Amino acid sequence: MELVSYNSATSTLSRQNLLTGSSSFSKFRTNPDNRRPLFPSSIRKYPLQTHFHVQPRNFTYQFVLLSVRQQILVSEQENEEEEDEEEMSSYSDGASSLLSLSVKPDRNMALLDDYELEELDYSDPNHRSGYVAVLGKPNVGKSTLSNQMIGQKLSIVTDKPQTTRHRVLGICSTPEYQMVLYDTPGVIEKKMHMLDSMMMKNVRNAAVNADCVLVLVDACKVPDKIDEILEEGLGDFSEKMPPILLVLNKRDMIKPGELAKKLEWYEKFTNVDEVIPVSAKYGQGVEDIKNWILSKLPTGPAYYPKDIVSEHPERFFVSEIVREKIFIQYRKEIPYVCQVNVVSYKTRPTAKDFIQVEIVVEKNSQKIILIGKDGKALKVLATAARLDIENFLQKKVYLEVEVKVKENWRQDEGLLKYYGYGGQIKAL
Ligand SMILES: Nc1nc2c(ncn2[C@@H]2O[C@H](COP(=O)(O)OP(=O)(O)OP(=O)(O)O)[C@@H](O)[C@H]2O)c(=O)[nH]1
Repeated sequence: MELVSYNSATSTLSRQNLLTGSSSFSKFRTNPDNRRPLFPSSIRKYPLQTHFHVQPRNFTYQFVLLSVRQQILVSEQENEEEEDEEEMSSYSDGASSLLSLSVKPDRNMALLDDYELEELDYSDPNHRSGYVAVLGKPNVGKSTLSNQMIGQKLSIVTDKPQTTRHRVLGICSTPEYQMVLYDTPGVIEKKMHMLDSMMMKNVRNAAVNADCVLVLVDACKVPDKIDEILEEGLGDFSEKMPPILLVLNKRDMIKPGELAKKLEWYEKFTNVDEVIPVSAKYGQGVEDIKNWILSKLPTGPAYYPKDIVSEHPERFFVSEIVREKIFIQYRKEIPYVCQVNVVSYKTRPTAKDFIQVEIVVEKNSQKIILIGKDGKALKVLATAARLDIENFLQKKVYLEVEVKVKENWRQDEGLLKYYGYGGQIKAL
């Protein structure tokens, strides 16, 4: 296996040029009152269990505790997956815990102390909370809408279809409610690779857990039935169907008369609870969506502390930032054959954080394109990614990018699970 490295820290390319056309990820934790650090280093420094004991009153503990509970729940509910995990562990470095994305945290968390009760708003009987699945075909604007609702960028957005691969869980909280959003990969009918099938399985898991479902359609396209999206997301409809809102997105792109006709069509020919036209890009109609969701969510305490906006670890966002830059910089099939893994993430008290990323492609010819003549293309990519990662983490980092060839990784079930497509990601 060939290996090419590039150290972006020494790059001299100009910041101005590299930022063109890219939008920045922001912090995954809000900090409205500056009470707590945005990125507690302890999240990265300690394994889950150590954390559990060492900092019982720390807010980070709260966040990690939920993850631990979630893991316990997973091990109880997904016994049948244990064999698969064993198989997967042959790929694992054994150092990281896995966090499941397919199980909701338990609402009846029995062991909460007073601090937790207060933090999760257990006291307010009118508080609402729940899970919302965002479904739709590729490129209809699911990630744009999720980012708008959360108020910051968590999912990557590009003009190319099928950019979202993992379910990205975003959390939107106010004192009165908490909406936990699953931004899902676009529903595709033609599954070319095992990667596609595994992504679709994750779409189903998201919808099965949801208290209500948003189905997005593109207002510019000819109206079309949404049965296959629902079937892919909700299975055979035999179970109780959650409330469904049809979101007619990109309303800014069509004339009002045309929009009215499309609204009428969807109201007549789809079996949904309501249709709302929006422009996710410009935030028009987003409040209407929130109000609809709120009317469907059950009363209950928050699932997560109110200043948490995602349960993904930092390394997940680092790999997503690199993937976004690949989508922006390369054409045709290249972005689709790339898998980005953070292989090492070391915080260093007296030096910049060290992050080592590998980009996996399927063929040597793809690697050559990715690297470019004299390594120039990879250099541009790594520098653009580093700038955005630094912006996201709010600190300087030393980023090392490698390109590797793993033939047919998109068909290799063990590898796909190791890369997180089995509904589990590395927790730290
Ligand atoms: N004009 C306009 N463009 C939009 C709107 N919403 C999204 N877009 C654009 O549509 C493209 C796709 O948006 P995404 O949010 O990545 O779509 P997605 O459904 O998450 O895509 P997948 O990852 O393929 O599933 C991007 O170029 C967005 O800027 C909108 O309301 N108006």
